[in-house]
Amino acid sequence: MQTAQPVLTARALTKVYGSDATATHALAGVDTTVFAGESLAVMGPSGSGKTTLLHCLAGIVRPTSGAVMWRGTDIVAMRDAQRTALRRTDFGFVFQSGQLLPELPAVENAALPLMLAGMPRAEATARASDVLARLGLAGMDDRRPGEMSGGQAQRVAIARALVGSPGVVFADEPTGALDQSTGTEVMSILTSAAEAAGAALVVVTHDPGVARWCSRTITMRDGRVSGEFLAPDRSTPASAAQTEDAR
Ligand SMILES: Nc1ncnc2c1ncn2[C@@H]1O[C@H](COP(=O)(O)OP(=O)(O)OP(=O)(O)O)[C@@H](O)[C@H]1O
Repeated sequence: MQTAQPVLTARALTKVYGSDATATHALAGVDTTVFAGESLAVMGPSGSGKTTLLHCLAGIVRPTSGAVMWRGTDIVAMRDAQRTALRRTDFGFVFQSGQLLPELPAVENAALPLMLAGMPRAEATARASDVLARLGLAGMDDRRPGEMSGGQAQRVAIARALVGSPGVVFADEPTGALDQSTGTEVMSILTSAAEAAGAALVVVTHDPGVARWCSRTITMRDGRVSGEFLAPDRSTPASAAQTEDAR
């Protein structure tokens, strides 16, 4: 069941790119809440504002108006340096691909957020090594991303997102570069690892098969939230009935 405690709340979010004749209203008034421990999928057609919403919630993009409340503080009103620090300590990120540094071994890629936050290298890599092992990558600390499969590289990215014990992990099309069975495996690991770490998860996806792993789905259309679906059973992917609905 979804925990009722809200951790991240967007209020009346708008985002306009450009101005006048070239203006794009990417977000046209979004109110949404991410609850502690839940996994929330954001679906919708191309251009409906999914990535812009994720970036506004994560403090990567500043909305044109509205507020994003994180544990009682509006991150929109923060200074840039404060927001950057918060992103490092409180949020984790998983993207489609290409997010790992090719010259670094897996353990250093995974340890990066801790080292950027000032943790000594030995301690950071020891912690990262533990997280990699929990994600099924024991013995692969020294492999570089180019020496791993796509699914293994995404697990390193998940380890990096979780290594700092964030409150929320944001994932934008985390399986977009993977084949279907590897994508399923990565979603299984991402949702279970986030839940075990006590982190909420926000996943932007086009794929109903990915959304099925999440406890709740919101749909977007033309910069607004147009619908919401709850997974009937949190412990397993949502039922086939919901899959058919989503299609
Ligand atoms: N940096 C930008 N500058 C100008 N327009 C942008 C920018 N980023 C996004 N847009 C526009 O804002 C709208 C919403 O884009 P967004 O990427 O949030 O949608 P999306 O639902 O994630 O799309 P997709 O599924 O194709 O990734 C689109 O019309 C897009 O062209």
